[in-house]
Amino acid sequence: MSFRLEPSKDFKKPPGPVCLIVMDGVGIGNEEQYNAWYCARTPFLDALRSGKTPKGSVVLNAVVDASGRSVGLPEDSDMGNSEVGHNAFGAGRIYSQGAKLVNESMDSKAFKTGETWKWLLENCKDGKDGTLHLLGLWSDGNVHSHIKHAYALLDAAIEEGCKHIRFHILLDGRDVSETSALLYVEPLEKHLASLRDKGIDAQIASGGGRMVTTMDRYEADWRIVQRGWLAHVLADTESIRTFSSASDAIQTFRKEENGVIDQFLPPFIIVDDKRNPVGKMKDGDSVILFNFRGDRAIEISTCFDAPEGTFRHFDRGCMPKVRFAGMMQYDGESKIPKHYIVSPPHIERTLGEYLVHNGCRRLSISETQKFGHVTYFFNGNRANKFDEELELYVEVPSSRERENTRPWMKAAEITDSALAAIDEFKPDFVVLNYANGDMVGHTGDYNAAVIAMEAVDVSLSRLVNGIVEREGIAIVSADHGNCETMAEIDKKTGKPVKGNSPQGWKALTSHTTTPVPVMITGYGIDKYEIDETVTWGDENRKKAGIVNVTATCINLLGFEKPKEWLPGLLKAKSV
Ligand SMILES: O=C(O)[C@H](O)COP(=O)(O)O
Ligand SMILES: [Mn+2]
Ligand SMILES: [Mn+2]
Repeated sequence: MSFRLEPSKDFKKPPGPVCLIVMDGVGIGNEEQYNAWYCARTPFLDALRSGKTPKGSVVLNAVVDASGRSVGLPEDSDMGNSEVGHNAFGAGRIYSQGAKLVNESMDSKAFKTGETWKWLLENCKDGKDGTLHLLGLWSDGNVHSHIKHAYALLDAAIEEGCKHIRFHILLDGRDVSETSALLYVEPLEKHLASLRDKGIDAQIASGGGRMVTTMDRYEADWRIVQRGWLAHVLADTESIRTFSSASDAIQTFRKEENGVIDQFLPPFIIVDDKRNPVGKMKDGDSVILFNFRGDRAIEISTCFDAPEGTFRHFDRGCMPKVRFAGMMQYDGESKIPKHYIVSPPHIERTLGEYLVHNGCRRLSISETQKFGHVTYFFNGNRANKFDEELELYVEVPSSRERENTRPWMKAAEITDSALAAIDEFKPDFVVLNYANGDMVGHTGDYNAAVIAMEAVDVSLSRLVNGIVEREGIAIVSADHGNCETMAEIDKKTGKPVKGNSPQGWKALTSHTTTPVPVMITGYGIDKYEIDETVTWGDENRKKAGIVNVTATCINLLGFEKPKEWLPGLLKAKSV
């Protein structure tokens, strides 16, 4: 099938670039005190929402879905996330996402007939005494992983006669309630104890909070991955603290550091009565990383897969010869990891690919924490460029400090670099991500989240005005909600749940199912209007989704949308 796009009958390309600006984690929530956007002073965003920029340009406004089935997740109650959001922005149609594909494989047990499963289990059954290690994010957040998948793997391994099993659990508090670790860990400890009673040697061996242990992304800080390696693989009790159980570790850390939330709990190793680690990995073991999402799984996968002499990020020490597989292949193009249990969605014919085939220049830009979102996720989970000449990918280095201590993050620097790159590289299309609403939202720090939104507003006003001055078009949207809901809300009363935050509520650190804005302004926009009949496919809800933004971009670039994409949000005004 050709990539050639037909010129549009209704839309005309502006002289300047068409720019998709993603405010990460900024939904349109309730007008309440826990909504950091609503409570922040954001005069520019207010103007966009009211239909005119402060300089008088027309703004077209829509509110669209960014969660559940509209982005390929199993249920409408599933909150959105950056992977599915940027996949949707990039692909223009809805793909069954990792969460859904893994659910199906686990439910039907289809994975048990796959080569990878058999290869892993060879080490651990029929007289071989290799241990099966299950490593991953231990919650039901369903963004990176789900405990039900790990339980399914455990059951399947036992069914096949595997006798030695170890869990290496990363504590969440980011996609689920901020101090919920024990809700997931205690049942696991009980279950493993009951297995031990039946003669199966199953235990938790190590763990740690996900933001300081193992789950770094986009190479922001390899020390995080190294800590995980020391805890899970080498069981290095010199550098990592030891405990008799995971729940003991969690409770002790909480006592020692008042107010610490799960994502930041330090790494730990479980030891036996003689103070020996119970789950140090050894030659002939097998390891499964049961996270299905790639961004925070790629680095640790590389640690297992990279041959001797090719790995330069830290000293892997005396590395055991293990068989390693991921739940999915996280980057199909770079083949990371080499072995995987469930095949990932094959996302193709994305906006990025169409652009280069039609001679359009593209700029992707963000700071480190979201850099892969506008490249890897936007390109359908492939990190490499489609075309070296036509594409420019700019990463502004993120700070390694906690985001609530500097909620402005790199918004100003991203804006500077974007405007400079627009002038020098002259892109036809730009995709840019401001990380603030999301990254600060995840800390649960409400006051910082308010400042985050104010920082986004100031940068946005400079960027959007700059785009309009250059006779381009700005499409300002978001990939999912987060900072518009900074408190856990009681489903029955609709009010915040009481808790320990300075505001008196229980902080909400996760994303939400809140719809997001689409605000379009710039060259020639007054000739178009929102097509209210456009939806993402669910007739009952009669709402469009972020997936409809892709065709909007290609239309504004003067092309008819490709057949396989869902329709764009705009139509020419009838005269
Ligand atoms: O990885 C994270 O930081 C969170 O689990 C999800 O946030 P993101 O989907 O916005 O990256
Ligand atoms: Mn996001
Ligand atoms: Mn997020």
